[in-house]
Amino acid sequence: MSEGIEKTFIFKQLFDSDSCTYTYLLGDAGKRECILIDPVLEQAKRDLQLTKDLNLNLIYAVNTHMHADHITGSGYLKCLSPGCKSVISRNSGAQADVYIDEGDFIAFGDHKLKVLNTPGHTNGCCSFYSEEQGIAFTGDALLIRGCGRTDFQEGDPAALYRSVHEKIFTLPDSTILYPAHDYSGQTSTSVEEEKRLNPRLTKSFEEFVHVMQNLKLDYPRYIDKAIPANKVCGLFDLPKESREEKIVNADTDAVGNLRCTTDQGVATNATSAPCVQRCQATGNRFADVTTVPLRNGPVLAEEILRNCSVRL
Ligand SMILES: N[C@@H](CCC(=O)N[C@@H](CSS)C(=O)NCC(=O)O)C(=O)O
Repeated sequence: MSEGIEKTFIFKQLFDSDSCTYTYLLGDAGKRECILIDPVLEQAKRDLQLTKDLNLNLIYAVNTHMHADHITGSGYLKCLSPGCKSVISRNSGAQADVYIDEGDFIAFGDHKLKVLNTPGHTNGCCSFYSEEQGIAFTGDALLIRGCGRTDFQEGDPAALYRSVHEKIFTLPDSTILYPAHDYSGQTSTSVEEEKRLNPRLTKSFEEFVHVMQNLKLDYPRYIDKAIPANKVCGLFDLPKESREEKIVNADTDAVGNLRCTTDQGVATNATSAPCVQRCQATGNRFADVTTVPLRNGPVLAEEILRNCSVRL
């Protein structure tokens, strides 16, 4: 790795104290691109402001999995920062702009993360590894001296044991691990530490399964609203200001697709999947508009201008 590339790597660890979630901002100072891993809805504005302070363009809001304890910030970030795409594992069953799977790379500028499928807490759990930096983001698969629970959302202790032992513990011992949560104030660990000290993952396979089947934890407080919202990567139940966008202009492009500009300066194409999905999620009549033949474009645009406020 050249010294130049090393120096362009930006890394910030952010925290949401309500859900004890870590969000990670990774960026390339040269190419000015960045990603957020596991953004939280309530912190989306904070996180986006940090990308702006650092003069970075947010290209991806990446989810390690479909969370059950908080709503992802990826939907709101897409509204606040057009151009940002939501990312989640194909195995998660959630909707997103970009689906990832084992061996894929998430690239930002000259940097990249390798996707490792690490199911067990949920089917779609992924970890992300940067060989260049010697770091990995383990989501809820491996926590510091702990691991994700396996008692709901297709949780499977046997799968989790294999994921940790075969995908995470086979990374170099020096790899620094960053989890999606910590409940005791710690910030990172390493492969070497967890192989030696993790009270659950140092057990035999059989003991681990037994421990995980008898944790008897309370369900997360926000599970009932978090899972439905995260199935669409946070594209509903958004904060009020993001739902009050009004169309101020609408026209058609060369092939007849409807384009709308809203009072927040957001250009949306009514034929794009996220827009249709947002509209369908809110039951807005604008949901009916999927394609607009060119000859009908101006008429329909006028009607939309008269009648519609897109409720994102
Ligand atoms: N008290 C929190 C939820 C805590 C919790 O269940 N954390 C999950 C990860 S988020 S689904 C977990 O896997 N914990 C592992 C453990 O051993 O505690 C709330 O109410 O939100």
